[in-house]
Amino acid sequence: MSQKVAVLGTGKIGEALLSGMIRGGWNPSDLLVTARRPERAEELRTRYGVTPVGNPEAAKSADTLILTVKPQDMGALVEELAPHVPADRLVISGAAGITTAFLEERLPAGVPVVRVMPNTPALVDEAMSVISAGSHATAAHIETAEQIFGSVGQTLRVPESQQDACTALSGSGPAYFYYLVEAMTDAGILLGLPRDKAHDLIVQSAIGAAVMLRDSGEHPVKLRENVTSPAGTTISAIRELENHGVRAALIAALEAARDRSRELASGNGN
Ligand SMILES: NC(=O)C1=CN([C@@H]2O[C@H](COP(=O)(O)OP(=O)(O)OC[C@H]3O[C@@H](n4cnc5c(N)ncnc54)[C@H](OP(=O)(O)O)[C@@H]3O)[C@@H](O)[C@H]2O)C=CC1
Ligand SMILES: O=C(O)[C@@H]1CCC=N1
Repeated sequence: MSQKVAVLGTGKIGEALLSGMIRGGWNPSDLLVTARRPERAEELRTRYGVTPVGNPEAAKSADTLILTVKPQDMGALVEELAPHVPADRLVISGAAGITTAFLEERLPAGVPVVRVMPNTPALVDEAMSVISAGSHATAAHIETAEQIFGSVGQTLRVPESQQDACTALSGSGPAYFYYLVEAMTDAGILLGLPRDKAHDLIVQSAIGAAVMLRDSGEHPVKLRENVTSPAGTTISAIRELENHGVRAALIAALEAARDRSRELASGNGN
């Protein structure tokens, strides 16, 4: 018998996951979705051939529930779901900050919970998803989460104590690279290049650098040294990055993201 999976709160990350699961071979007839707005539910049905249902029906019908609402909406969603979740359902949360304990306290006793932090490159099957087991989750539950999130990229098991740090690094990580590309494109314009050419130069440089980071087996320091010629252009730029404290800014930025993830643990966003 095929396993049914429901994505509850199918927004940006839920849709990225759903689309990747279908590309990865999941049958749309085994996938249920929930949405707050009827027009959004209809959009998902038309686009993917999946079945929109209400949250209680998803809890009753699917073997695995993937919760992808905002942390601030998680309390209300779980309150609505809890009376309908049988003890053998696997509940996977993809929300920043929300702990497995938060969900276990609100779901019927013994329901297995797994916490996952994916990222938006799920849309191109290049996600990084970090996975942690709650107190009732078995190896089989973790494998189910790996199978689902493995259909949109790489997965890594981490202790839950590292989830907030991983959220800062890989959950939010793509945004930092987009921010850099945006800033470097502005620099290209300052240097007199048309915006579209500056954009193309930076994007291809980013792709080349990313593939080398992944495939060359070299340390990032070595890769940077290979670009940095004596008395050349790159060291002039690096000196300015150091003068402006870019390394320290990145460390502080990721620390702030980690702290915000911890704050979101309460589920009310305050
Ligand atoms: N965006 C990202 O890069 C990543 C996000 N995440 C996590 O994923 C979660 C969602 O983020 P994101 O996709 O960006 O946010 P979105 O707002 O795009 O998605 C959340 C969706 O949940 C819907 N929703 C809210 N409450 C309910 C409910 N009770 N029943 C059904 N649907 C509901 C919202 O409806 P409506 O449209 O009406 O508001 C919305 O469509 C967050 O917890 C975030 O921490 C994790 C990794 C990366
Ligand atoms: O910004 C956020 O809170 C979410 C979680 C990780 C990426 N986006």
